[in-house]
Amino acid sequence: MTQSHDPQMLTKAETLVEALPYLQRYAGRTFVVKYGGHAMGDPELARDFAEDVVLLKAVGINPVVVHGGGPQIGAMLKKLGVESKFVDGLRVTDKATAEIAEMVLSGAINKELVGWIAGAGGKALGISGKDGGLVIATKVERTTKDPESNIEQAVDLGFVGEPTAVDVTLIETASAAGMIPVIAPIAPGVDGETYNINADTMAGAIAAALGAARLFLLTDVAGVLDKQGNLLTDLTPADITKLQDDGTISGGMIPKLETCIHAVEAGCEAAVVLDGRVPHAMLIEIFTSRGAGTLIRR
Ligand SMILES: Nc1ncnc2c1ncn2[C@@H]1O[C@H](COP(=O)(O)OP(=O)(O)O)[C@@H](O)[C@H]1O
Ligand SMILES: CC(=O)N[C@@H](CCC(=O)OP(=O)(O)O)C(=O)O
Repeated sequence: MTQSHDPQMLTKAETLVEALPYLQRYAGRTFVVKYGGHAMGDPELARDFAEDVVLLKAVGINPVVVHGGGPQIGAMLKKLGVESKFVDGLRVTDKATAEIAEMVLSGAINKELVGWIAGAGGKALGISGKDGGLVIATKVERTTKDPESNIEQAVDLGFVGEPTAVDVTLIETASAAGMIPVIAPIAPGVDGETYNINADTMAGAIAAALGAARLFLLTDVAGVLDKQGNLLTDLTPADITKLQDDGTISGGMIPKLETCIHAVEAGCEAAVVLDGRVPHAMLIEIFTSRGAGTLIRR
């Protein structure tokens, strides 16, 4: 008896075969994925994202998720009548704001993501930088130029921190036990206070400490674009400095790419800025020769 030939099945098989060298290359390696607050608003994308992460784990890669939640913190602050101000993309965080940020990030969002991953058949461990001595944060110092006098002045961002010590024992233990760590960007300082950390910065520090094969930053653009709006597929830290100097990159893309530079200079093999609005963008980037987004390496 002959079987009828289904061209769609063949395409699917070819896609799996195309993935083989990547599966072999990345088995046993660690990928850190930063999942931003904007992408979480769409349940379909959240489900796709959870499936991607569970698929990575199923094929022997160790995914570590660091999530944001800026829009959700903003919405909660608004509900409670607390005003929010940003300096260089960082939320000025007083004591009340730090409490709300922790509640939204470590509570609501973290557990929602754990739920999505469970729904996709994975075992997620929801933690923050506070758990297992994962991160110690140091207060971020910033200065701004006074427009009238042109003199640099210190601005107090309150409880905004950056990771200055990372102990990856808990992440590695959980990963080895078959779990997917899901990390909220909140950490204690040596002073025992709670610090609010930009999620990109948190992901970069964790990727560097883990010596991750990749740091994926999922965002709301196709990747880093040139002045004509074309996608730049490969960048080095030197290229990024040029793009910053000639004004090609601005706004939130500046701290994002600074995070990428820091991560690749401190032990992560490469960082990728990727379009989180595209379903399964991560799988396309990892398992096909086409790639997606912008790859940053030394
Ligand atoms: N050259 C550039 N290429 C792509 N995006 C850029 C560029 N310059 C500035 N941006 C801005 O950076 C934004 C991404 O940073 P951000 O809003 O902080 O992302 P997220 O909230 O996902 O962390 C883009 O939406 C875009 O508006
Ligand atoms: C200090 C600081 O700005 N912290 C961020 C933490 C969340 C975050 O970074 O979330 P996204 O990735 O969704 O923007 C904040 O309070 O919004």
